[in-house]
Amino acid sequence: MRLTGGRRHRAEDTAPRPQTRRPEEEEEEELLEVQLEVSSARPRPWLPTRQDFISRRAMLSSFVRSAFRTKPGVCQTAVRAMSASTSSASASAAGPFTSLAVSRPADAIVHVQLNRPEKRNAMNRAFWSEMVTCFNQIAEDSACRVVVVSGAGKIFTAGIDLMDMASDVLQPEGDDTARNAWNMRKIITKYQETFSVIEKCPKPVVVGVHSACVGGGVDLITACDIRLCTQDAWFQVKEVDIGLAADVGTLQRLPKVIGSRSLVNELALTARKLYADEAKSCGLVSRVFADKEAMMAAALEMAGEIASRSPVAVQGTKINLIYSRDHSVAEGLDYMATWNMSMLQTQDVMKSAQASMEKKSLKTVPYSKL
Ligand SMILES: CCC/C=C/C=C/C(=O)SCCNC(=O)CCNC(=O)[C@H](O)C(C)(C)COP(=O)(O)OP(=O)(O)OC[C@H]1O[C@@H](n2cnc3c(N)ncnc32)[C@H](O)[C@@H]1OP(=O)(O)O
Repeated sequence: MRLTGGRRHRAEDTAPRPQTRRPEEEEEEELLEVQLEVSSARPRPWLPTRQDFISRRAMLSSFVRSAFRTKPGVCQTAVRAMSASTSSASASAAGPFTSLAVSRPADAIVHVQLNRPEKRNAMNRAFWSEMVTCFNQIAEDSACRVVVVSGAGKIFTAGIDLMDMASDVLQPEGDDTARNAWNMRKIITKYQETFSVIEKCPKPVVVGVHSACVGGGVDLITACDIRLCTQDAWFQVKEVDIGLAADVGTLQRLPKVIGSRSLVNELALTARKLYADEAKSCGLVSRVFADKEAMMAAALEMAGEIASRSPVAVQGTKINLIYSRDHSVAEGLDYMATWNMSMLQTQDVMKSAQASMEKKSLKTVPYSKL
């Protein structure tokens, strides 16, 4: 009984066999043979059927004071630092990353660490552009199949860097209101891209949150595919506390992540902290761990599992899940059919099915880079 690979096999039945065959041809043939054996032993239908505003110090000071209102000492430091930053030029993000530490803890896995622990991984100018560079590189890196994101030091992130960023965000350039607004729009759009790149990256992104995840941190994690946290984690949609409506993803993605619209509204309108247990019960995270070490071990293990699967299957799954989130079921199915009309033709299906039937670990399957 022939369930798969029929067309090519029939052609091989009738065409004269070449004297010398390429290694790929031999491999394909072996796969077909195994499939045929499998197919005749027992039918398996699943087998291969897959930002004027006022540019004055008072305004900026008030902005920072609001953010740090429970920490007067920090507030003074912030105002001083911000006064200095209003006259400084934008830092270039070119060259090695200064806000991120990127490593390869295992084959096919890239670990992106928010790496300004002394500033609680606050998202400074470098961060906003380095993330884009970093994830665009990852998207193009065929040796990377999955990404793990975490924060170095005491907390995951304190959100936007209030000292480094306010001058950029609150002072768009322009000769009049229209031009200011026009440029503000461009700035906001640019910052939105910092997290949208995570979603646009076809490689799945697993994020591990320990301790605090504030403001921009929530924007970041809602663009990730899998969220884990520690028992001491807390999440805060902090933007209303500093006088703005969250504008780089939280208000758009959080309602798609957690089921209760009422809870989303509550969190975004009150800026109350959401602790680990509630984050789990509402679906913001899928798993909670005793500490960061356990969480990171699990994140890497999970990443290893994902990396061992066919990159064609894994990346197609991410892309179609995101498409489906944003479209009707009918549109999603239509997109899926168009997607798989080509992707089902991958040799990975045969390889995976063979490994499955032989009860071999997928880690042993030599999938080609994608
Ligand atoms: C167009 C872009 C749109 C993006 C919008 C994003 C909006 C947001 O992210 S809103 C949220 C802004 N963040 C905050 O309001 C958090 C402020 N920070 C804190 O509340 C505390 O620092 C925190 C609870 C996170 C941690 O407390 P901890 O006691 O552990 O640390 P601190 O002693 O407070 O801070 C240590 C040093 O880090 C600096 N720092 C902390 N947060 C920020 C920050 N958000 N921006 C800049 N710097 C920050 C703090 O000043 C200390 O530095 P130093 O005095 O030099 O030691």
